[in-house]
Amino acid sequence: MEGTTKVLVPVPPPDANFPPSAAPVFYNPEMELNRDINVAATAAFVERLLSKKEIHREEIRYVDAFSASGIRGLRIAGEVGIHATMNDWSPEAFELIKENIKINGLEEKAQATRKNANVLLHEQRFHIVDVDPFGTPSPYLDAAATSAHSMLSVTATDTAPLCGAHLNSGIRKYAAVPLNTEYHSEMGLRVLLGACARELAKHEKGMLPLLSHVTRHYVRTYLEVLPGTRHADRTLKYMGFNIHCPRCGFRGPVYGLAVHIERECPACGGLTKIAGPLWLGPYKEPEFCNEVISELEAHPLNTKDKVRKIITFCRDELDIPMFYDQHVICKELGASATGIESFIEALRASGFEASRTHFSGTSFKTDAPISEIKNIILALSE
Ligand SMILES: C[S@@+](CC[C@H](N)C(=O)[O-])C[C@H]1O[C@@H](n2cnc3c(N)ncnc32)[C@H](O)[C@@H]1O
Ligand SMILES: [Zn+2]
Repeated sequence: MEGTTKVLVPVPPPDANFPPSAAPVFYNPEMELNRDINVAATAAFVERLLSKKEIHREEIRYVDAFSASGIRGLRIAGEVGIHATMNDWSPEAFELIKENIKINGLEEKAQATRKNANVLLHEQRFHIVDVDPFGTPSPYLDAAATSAHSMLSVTATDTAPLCGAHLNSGIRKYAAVPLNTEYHSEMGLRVLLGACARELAKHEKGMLPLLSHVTRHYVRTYLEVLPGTRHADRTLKYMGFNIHCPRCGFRGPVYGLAVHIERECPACGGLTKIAGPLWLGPYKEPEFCNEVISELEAHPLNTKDKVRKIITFCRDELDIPMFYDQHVICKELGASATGIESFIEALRASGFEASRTHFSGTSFKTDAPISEIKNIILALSE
């Protein structure tokens, strides 16, 4: 049982020691938190669609293109009340999805299909397209961008290629050069967002990121799709590169796809490294985060408190590239770390904007230059 949805899943024998991906049909109970966020975020987006008064709830179509047991789509049909198509090319999954639709009495609101996700997404348009595959979504982004009319939700669990740990794999999958730094989780998110922006632009659509979060190996984003060349062109203005100086820790964005980049670090003169093209724009909309938090009250979710905490962090974090890690800078300076809250207070007291982030407990964002950040850390550790 997740939310108010019952789901039959393959139960591994007690002595089995295999990961969910090795089961005949995939089901990972650890992902309940992410599916709870999906219910609240999709519900919030549906309310936005309904407020335009151009469509009725029952007419809104959602596709769970990689459905396995059907759990995502079942929850959307049952707990959000829109029509869901659950697709999986595996015959075992297809049979299980049909059974799960019956068990939940969702025959009117849900349907199962057994196709290659790319075929289905090229054949049919959906208001909301959810791409939650194993590993990388990159082979499906073109079809998903074609199909998505209003919202595109994408999961990536291939964090090593996204974050620069597997450099060449990342370049092949996302046509972007990542950089493995302490802020690799934000780098991965921005590589993924950049890839989505370019795929949507091909289909003359723009995007507005509503909510994005990185929790361990799970990168997830909810993008409002904005049809039209004007939106597509505007979206691409947020693409660019990130320069990073390994010597002093300077980092900074360079906007544009055709750019001239000085190789010298503006802070210390060291040789910088370049990552990109990346999405450099906002990755969440605070108002949408509030709407998701309000939806939590309307849905009986098992992980509600954790969801509220993550979304509140996302809402309140400064939405500029890239975060810093307090402990990394302290170590470099040989300084002792104060509590992250008092450090952020000190940055603010010096006239800078600063916030914690959802990426990690020791991370922070600020518009302070690296030299000022270091001065404040040193002053605090005296
Ligand atoms: C990670 S699981 C999906 C998990 C599911 N979204 C959930 O929340 O539990 C990936 C599923 O995608 C299916 N699959 C993989 N490639 C596919 C493709 N090209 N077309 C359709 N289904 C595919 C697999 O059979 C597998 O069941
Ligand atoms: Zn430098």
